Amino acid sequence: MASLSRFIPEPKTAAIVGCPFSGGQPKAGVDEGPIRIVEAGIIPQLEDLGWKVKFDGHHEFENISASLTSDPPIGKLKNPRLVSQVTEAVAKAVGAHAQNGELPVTIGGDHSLAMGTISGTLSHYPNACVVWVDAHADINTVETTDSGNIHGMPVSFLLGIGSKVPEFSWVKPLLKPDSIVYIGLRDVDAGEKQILREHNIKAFSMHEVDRYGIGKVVEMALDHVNPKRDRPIHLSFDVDALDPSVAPSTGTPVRGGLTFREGHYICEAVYETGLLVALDLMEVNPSLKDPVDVEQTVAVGCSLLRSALGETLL
Ligand SMILES: NC(=[NH2+])NCCC[C@H](N)C(=O)O
Ligand SMILES: [Mn+2]
Ligand SMILES: [Mn+2]
Repeated sequence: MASLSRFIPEPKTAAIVGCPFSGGQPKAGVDEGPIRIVEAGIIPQLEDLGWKVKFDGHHEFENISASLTSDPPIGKLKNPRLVSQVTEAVAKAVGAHAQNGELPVTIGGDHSLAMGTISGTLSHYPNACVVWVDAHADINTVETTDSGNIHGMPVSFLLGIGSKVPEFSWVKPLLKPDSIVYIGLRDVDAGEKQILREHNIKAFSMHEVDRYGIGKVVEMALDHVNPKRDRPIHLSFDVDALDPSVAPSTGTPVRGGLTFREGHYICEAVYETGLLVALDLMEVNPSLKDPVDVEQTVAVGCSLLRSALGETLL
């Protein structure tokens, strides 16, 4: 595997960024996701794949929440100051790991965290592209969001579309619409569909996965954001991209999702490019289902991470 990860120097080091955070959405428990995934043994599992793994404990966001005496909505946006400060801290952590030549593996927590992870990646790799695997587009703006849950909005902040919220002024619009590609979409709000069209953002929904098969879809997705296969890749994987029969324990499950193999294939194919520089696994919520479903979801989360970091079938 040594030669495969072009941007990460030897010894290949992965830095686990554990983010027990749920403020981007209303359901308790998603903050337990990273704790369960580490408890399930992700660190020795990655070490078995030949990685040096750094982990100095989960992030503690308590001091941020404690410092906010109140955090009233801004427009419809819920917990805006909390989400902004937490994701800014994550951006700094991810950016520092990238700077150190390490591959940050951010485990959520809700998907608002990607505002931080992708900002961190782009601070060190301005030319990076994003592969966003999700049932949802998470591209609502201040104008289009219905729920006000910021986990449904990080992409619009990264692109700099929609009206600006001063509390989020640290987020630089460093992502270009042609530098992100989606795979797995099937629950996209009307306003989001319009944004995707208007900005010409490439998306492969489950319809395309059915039509072309996952192999072709990943190839087309990479051809779009990375035609010469020379740009660093940030893979942001929302576990709800998988079908709820495969990953039941998540806050916004949507039927008709990726199979176990389709999800893993995406991770394997991205790893094979040798261009992966950052990885997110988001929205594992261990409190939503019975223990068997939770264990299954946590185990799938671990195996997606292993696939993205070089586990092969043979
Ligand atoms: N990261 C997620 N699971 N996002 C779900 C977003 C759902 C919906 N589109 C919203 O904006 O509220
Ligand atoms: Mn989602
Ligand atoms: Mn998401």
